[in-house]
Amino acid sequence: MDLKQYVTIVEDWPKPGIRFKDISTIMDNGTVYKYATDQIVEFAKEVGAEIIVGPEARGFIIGCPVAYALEIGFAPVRKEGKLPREVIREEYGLEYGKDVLTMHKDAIRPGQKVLIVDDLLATGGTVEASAKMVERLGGEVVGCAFLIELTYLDGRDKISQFPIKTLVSY
Ligand SMILES: O=P(O)(O)OC[C@H]1O[C@H](OP(=O)(O)OP(=O)(O)O)[C@H](O)[C@@H]1O
Ligand SMILES: Nc1ncnc2[nH]cnc12
Repeated sequence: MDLKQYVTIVEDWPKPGIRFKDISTIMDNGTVYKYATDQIVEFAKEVGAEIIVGPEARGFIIGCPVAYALEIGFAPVRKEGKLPREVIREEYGLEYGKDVLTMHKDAIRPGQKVLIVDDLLATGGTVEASAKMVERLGGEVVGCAFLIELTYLDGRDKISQFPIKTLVSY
């Protein structure tokens, strides 16, 4: 299946000059959504993931079905002020702004093998901040998986120490 034909490109959103890659046209088609999820599930098995970590909000959409399929847990990375218990935080930049990400302090067990899953790798700021928090909590990042990679932003340079899986490239 050519997943690229299901990605919708929206010009000048959320800011002028950004070509937004919209995955809602993958998710709203059950066959396509399952096909994309299954490929990340296979990668998660290869790298021996014991828990999935996914950043808000689109990382939940892709990461949760992977965790469900493997009967493993899912730990959310959330924007500041959203998680109710004690958190650790990392500042990060992305293609169209900057922000703060957080994780619960007890989200990951020491030594636990973590696959970070998100819809899209752009500058790599989000996944880099997520990986830093996983490592600060004592987890081992065994890979990072994305539906889409924007290769022209060189995000993979920020996570070159980890195995990387992407399904569609621009
Ligand atoms: O590689 P980066 O430059 O960090 O960009 C990629 C991130 O940007 C988007 O999330 P966004 O922060 O827009 O949040 P959303 O999923 O809540 O829309 C996307 O879902 C990734 O998480
Ligand atoms: N161009 C883009 N399209 C969709 N999500 C993004 N996140 C960061 N850059 C993006």
